Amino acid sequence: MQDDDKEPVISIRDLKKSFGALTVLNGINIDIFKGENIAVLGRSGSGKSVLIKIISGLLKPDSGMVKVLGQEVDKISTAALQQLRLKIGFSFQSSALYDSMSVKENLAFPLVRNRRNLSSKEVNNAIEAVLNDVGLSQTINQMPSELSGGQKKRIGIARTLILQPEIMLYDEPTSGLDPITSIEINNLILKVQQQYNTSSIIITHDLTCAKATANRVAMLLDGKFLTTGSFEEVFNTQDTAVRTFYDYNFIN
Ligand SMILES: Nc1ncnc2c1ncn2[C@@H]1O[C@H](COP(=O)(O)OP(=O)(O)OP(=O)(O)O)[C@@H](O)[C@H]1O
Repeated sequence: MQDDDKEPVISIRDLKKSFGALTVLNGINIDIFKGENIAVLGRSGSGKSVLIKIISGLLKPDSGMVKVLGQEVDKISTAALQQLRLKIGFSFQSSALYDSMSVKENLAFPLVRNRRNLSSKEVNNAIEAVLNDVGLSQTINQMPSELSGGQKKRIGIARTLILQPEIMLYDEPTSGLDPITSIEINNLILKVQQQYNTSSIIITHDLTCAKATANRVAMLLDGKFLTTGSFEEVFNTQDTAVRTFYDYNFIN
């Protein structure tokens, strides 16, 4: 392993964030390495989305260090942050497709905007390649309204992959999907990790998703990572807070 590979892709130290009197993050520490998938688990409102918004520079931390690909996201210029964001794929809970654009136009949009030097043939080739990767080549001329929930998620992921990101942030990738479609999305997350060699944070309530996709799991409670480790390490614990989350999520 080269020294470069040992440098974390994301490094967070003592990160704190409050909104008025509400303390959401209260000392987050974690290193995420190249090619690693981390699932962040936590109850609703525990700050999971705030965490990935801070990582992608959409929100500023109150204190602490957040380094992404070697740069402190809250300390760099707006231009540098824009460049950095191109290396971060954000898969939104809602898929966030443009309803008035076809699948092809949705996929072309980030490329045409951010890679102005590409010919239309190169854009078309990139669209075909990424659609093939997510297994939806046949939808190229369809409108988002004609797609199922799972297909929308896949196209949303394809739209971030088309810029060849180094980091993927998935916000509740399986929410609202049936179990079979959820398994397909889990498999796609694993495929993306292997094929694109991305480092990913997967925010989820879905323990099956965490178990299937993550190399490590981090449990967010009271603004801190209560525990991190493999899925088995985190859940083979007698810690009441972790067990409550685990039992609740399997019952429901
Ligand atoms: N911009 C904001 N201004 C004020 N409060 C905010 C803001 N963003 C988030 N919060 C608050 O921070 C807390 C954590 O929100 P967050 O969206 O990170 O939760 P979450 O863990 O992602 O929850 P869920 O699983 O329900 O999506 C919530 O109480 C929320 O109301």
